[in-house]
Amino acid sequence: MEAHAGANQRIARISAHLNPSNFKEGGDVVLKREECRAKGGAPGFKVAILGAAGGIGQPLALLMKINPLVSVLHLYDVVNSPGVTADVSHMDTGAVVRGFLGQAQLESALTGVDLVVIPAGVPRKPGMTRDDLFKINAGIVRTLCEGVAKSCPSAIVNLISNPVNSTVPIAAEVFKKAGIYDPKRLLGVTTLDVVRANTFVAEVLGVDPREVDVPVVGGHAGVTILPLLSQVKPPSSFSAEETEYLTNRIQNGGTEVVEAYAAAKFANACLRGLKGEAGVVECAFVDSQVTELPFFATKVRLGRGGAEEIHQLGPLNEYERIGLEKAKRELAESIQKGIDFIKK
Ligand SMILES: NC(=O)C1=CN([C@@H]2O[C@H](COP(=O)(O)OP(=O)(O)OC[C@H]3O[C@@H](n4cnc5c(N)ncnc54)[C@H](O)[C@@H]3O)[C@@H](O)[C@H]2O)C=CC1
Ligand SMILES: O=C([O-])CC(=O)C(=O)O
Repeated sequence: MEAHAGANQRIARISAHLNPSNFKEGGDVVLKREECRAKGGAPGFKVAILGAAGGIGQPLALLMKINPLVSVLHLYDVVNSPGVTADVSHMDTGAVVRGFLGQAQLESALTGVDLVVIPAGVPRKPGMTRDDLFKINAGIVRTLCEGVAKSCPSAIVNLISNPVNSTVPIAAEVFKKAGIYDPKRLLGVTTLDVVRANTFVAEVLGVDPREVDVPVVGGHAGVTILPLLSQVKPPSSFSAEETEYLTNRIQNGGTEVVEAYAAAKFANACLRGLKGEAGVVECAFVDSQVTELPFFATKVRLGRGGAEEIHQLGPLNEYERIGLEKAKRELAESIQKGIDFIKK
């Protein structure tokens, strides 16, 4: 009898967790027993994805569910998160998945979280620039970051929502206002530029992209995306035509295709840093003193505190120096726009 009662309770608890109607009540449906440990027993990090039902959010949720460093995965969105949660939760990997729907559940979605990944907001339609998304996404990012400041102020934040060049400064201002700003813990995700650069350069060189490392600096929009082809590993030289082709293709890759793989790769690097692994280096758009601008993307070393060391630019060739000046002009405006959005 007792064994039956226990089993019934367990079933009731799991059904409650997955029943979409429970998402609407504003209450957190939490499996307490699984609070700290994954079902597989491995201790790991608690990760939240905000915007988890979207084009980036869904595959990202899947990729984080198979990441062995994740023990609890919170999926938050303003629509459709119950279905996405049910779907992802059936995967036979260690992380426990919980879904959260709507503003009333934002606080529960964020409480105790180590890493918050934010792909929430509207994406570009053909013909739009990333800056065209500012009007809608600025407000979304502000609200979500206010939630982070309240519920998990010491979490690492990976900001994906565009325009990254402005949404990172927005997040920084929200965190400053709340008195919790730690520049090391706020990272704009530019990994996709590096992933594309590695792939396109490998195509030109005729090598495996996994052997290629292209630093991409500046920001994450058009001319602010500056691949440093002079610093490619393995050391390679490119003709003027190849340089022009590669730079343009990397800068405009977002009009071809967008992918969650890069977001998952960067989130994984942050978790490896949090765990204390040495030598984790990725490009990211961060609070920076590498140039006169307050934010800039370069390689950063990720550690327990977030972006623990920001790499310098290294030697640039003439083509890259001209590109850098162009990038800085546009970047300065986008950063200021983000700051003004909160300050004015
Ligand atoms: N940094 C990068 O490398 C990349 C950035 N992006 C950006 O990521 C964002 C999302 O792109 P997609 O997933 O393709 O768009 P999508 O429209 O497919 O998904 C966005 C999701 O955000 C949700 N959302 C909207 N308002 C929200 C709020 N207040 N709170 C929580 N969730 C909310 C929507 O319900 C939707 O599920 C866009 O701004 C896009 O430009 C996309 C790809 C790469
Ligand atoms: O280009 C876009 O709209 C999405 C994005 O940031 C990218 O794919 O790099």
